[in-house]
Amino acid sequence: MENKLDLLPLELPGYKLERPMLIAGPCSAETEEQVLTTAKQLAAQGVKIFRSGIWKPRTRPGAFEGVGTVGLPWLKKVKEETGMFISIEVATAHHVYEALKFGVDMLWVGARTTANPFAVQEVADALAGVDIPVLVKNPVNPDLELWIGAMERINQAGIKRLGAIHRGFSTYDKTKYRNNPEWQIPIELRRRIPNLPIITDPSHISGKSEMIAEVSQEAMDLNFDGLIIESHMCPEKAWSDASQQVTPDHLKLIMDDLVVRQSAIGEKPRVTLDELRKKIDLLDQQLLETLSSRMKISEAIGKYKYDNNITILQTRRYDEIMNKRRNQADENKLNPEFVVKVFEHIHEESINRQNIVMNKELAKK
Ligand SMILES: C=C(O[C@@H]1C=C(C(=O)O)C=C[C@H]1O)C(=O)O
Repeated sequence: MENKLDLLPLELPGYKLERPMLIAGPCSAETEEQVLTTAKQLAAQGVKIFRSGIWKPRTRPGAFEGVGTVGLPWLKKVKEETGMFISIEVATAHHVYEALKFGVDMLWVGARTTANPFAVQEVADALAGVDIPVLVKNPVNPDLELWIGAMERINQAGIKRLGAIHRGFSTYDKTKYRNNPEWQIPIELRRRIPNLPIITDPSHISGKSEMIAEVSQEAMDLNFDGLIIESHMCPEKAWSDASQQVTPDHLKLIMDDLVVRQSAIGEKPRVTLDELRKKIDLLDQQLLETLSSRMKISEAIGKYKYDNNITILQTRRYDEIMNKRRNQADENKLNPEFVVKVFEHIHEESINRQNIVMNKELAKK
C-alpha cells in the first residue's frame, strides 16, 4: 500500500520546532492552581509546549476522568501568563470544538481513539478547515496500518501539520515497560513516511519516572524528533498516573543529561561508517546463504518424512533446538530472547517448506 501523507512542517505560530521538540505538562489538569504552578515551573525551565489532559479515557469506570471543559480556561491562562503553547488530547468532535474555542494550539489523538476508525473519522471531520498541528498516538495494539490509517483520515480532512506519537503497545504479559516500545514499529513508520515527525512518549512507555531518562535517550539515538513527558508539580499527589510523572526540576535534569546526536552523517566519519556497513552487507549475505542451506536441509527432511510417513512437526526436537540455541545465545554474546525469536521464525519457515515438499509429493501421485 502506498503511504502518502500531504505534510507541512510541524510548526507553531512564530515557533520553529527543533529536535528534540519537547512537550511537557501534567497527565491531567486537576485544579487551576496545579495547572498554573506546574506550567510556570516548566516555562522557567524553557519548556515551550504545555500538555495537559482535560478528558481522560480510563480503563475502568470510577477512576478520575478529567475535569472536562472547566479546565480549558486554566490552559488559556497558562498561554496568557507564560507564553507557552497549549496542547490537549481530543477523542470526540465535541472535544475538538471546545479546544478550538479556548485557543488550544495543538491537539493529539490518544491511543485508544486511534484504535477506533469511527472515532478518528469523527475527530477528522470536526477538524475540517482548521489549520492546527495534530499528533496521532499509536493505537494500543501494535498495528502500524491502523496508526497510518488514522493519520490518513486526519490528513484527508486537511490537516497537514501532522506528527506521530509513539507511546508503546499494550501487552498482556508484565514486562519492565508499562507499554512495550516495539521500536521496530516507529522505525518502520519512519522508513515508510520519512518526513513525518515522530515524537516519543517515554512516560507511557516506561510507566515509571525513574525510567524516563533511559527511554528518552533511546528515542534520541533512534533519531526520533521529540519527547512528550508528563510533568507535575507534585507527582506523588497526582490524580492520575502518579508513578510516571516527574517534577519540572527532574525534567530539567533529564533534558540536561540527554545526548542529542546528529542525524546527518558528516564527511569525515562517513569513510569508517561505509566500511562498517560493507561488513554488515557481507555478514547479511552470509546469513542469507546459511538460511538458504538450512532450508534445503529442511526440504530433504520433508521428503524423508513423506517417504516414511512421519509428521512434519517434531515437538521434542523443536524443544531441544530452542533450549540449545537459547543456551548458545550467551556464549555468542547474544540476547537469548532475540535468539529464541529468530529461531521461532526459522522453525515456522522450515515447517512451511516441508509442507510444500509434502504437497508436491502428494500431487505427483
Ligand atoms: C527439520 C525438522 O522438522 C521440524 C523443523 C525443525 C527445524 O527446522 O529445526 C525442527 C523440528 C521439526 O518441528 C526436523 O524434524 O528435524
